[in-house]
Amino acid sequence: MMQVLSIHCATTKETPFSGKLIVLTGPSGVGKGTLMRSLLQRHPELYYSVSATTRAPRPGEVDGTNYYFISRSKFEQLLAQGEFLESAEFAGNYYGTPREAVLSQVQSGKLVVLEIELEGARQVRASFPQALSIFILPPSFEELERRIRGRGQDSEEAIARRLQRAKQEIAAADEFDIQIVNDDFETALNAIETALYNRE
Ligand SMILES: Nc1ncnc2c1ncn2[C@@H]1O[C@H](COP(=O)(O)OP(=O)(O)OP(=O)(O)O)[C@@H](O)[C@H]1O
Ligand SMILES: Nc1nc2c(ncn2[C@@H]2O[C@H](COP(=O)(O)O)[C@@H](O)[C@H]2O)c(=O)[nH]1
Repeated sequence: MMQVLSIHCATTKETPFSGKLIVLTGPSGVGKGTLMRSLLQRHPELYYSVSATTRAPRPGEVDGTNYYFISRSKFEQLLAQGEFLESAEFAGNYYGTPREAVLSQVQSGKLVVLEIELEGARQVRASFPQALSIFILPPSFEELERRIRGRGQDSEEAIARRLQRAKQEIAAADEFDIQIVNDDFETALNAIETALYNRE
């Protein structure tokens, strides 16, 4: 039995539809992407929204799979055309959720998951109050730093920006419906599953 309420969009901007939207947020490096990948393996019925970003691809990242990697001018053009459901600047780059893909998937009855940072998550909550929002917390700030460094994919400057931002993000955890600490990975993954599917 799903816990997530159907969305009957009441905002003036959006077309009315029914469906289910999940927002997974939390500081950079907390493990959202890793949790998301495991969740998708266990639940291929979920629709993962691929975001657009102006960030350069990391080694191994594939355009159209991890992100749509686009230029700043293209991003600004799409933003001006209203093509993003939400968007934010994060650590010097733009990120945005493609509107049409998400709305059509929700409309067709899919459970759609967005993995996004705080400002975008707030925008989605404002537009879709019935979305289920999950905030992933690290067991400690020191462990968060270890994970970002251990990933080995960000410059010192990018790490510093992300850690600075993480403090603001963690302070906002209570704004969201559910808080899950990603200490033991399996425990955190099971907690997300429980939130989505109300399993014992
Ligand atoms: N429970 C865990 N215990 C230890 N390490 C973990 C755990 N969960 C994730 N990690 C590791 O932490 C690092 C960061 O994880 P990940 O890239 O998924 O974070 P993220 O929140 O998606 O970051 P970003 O928002 O910047 O994309 C990875 O190396 C991942 O393997
Ligand atoms: N507001 C949005 N945030 C997004 C989106 N896609 C990803 N993100 C978040 O950005 C940071 C940095 O990601 P990284 O891949 O550069 O490490 C992280 O918190 C992501 O969750 C989006 O479409 N909108």
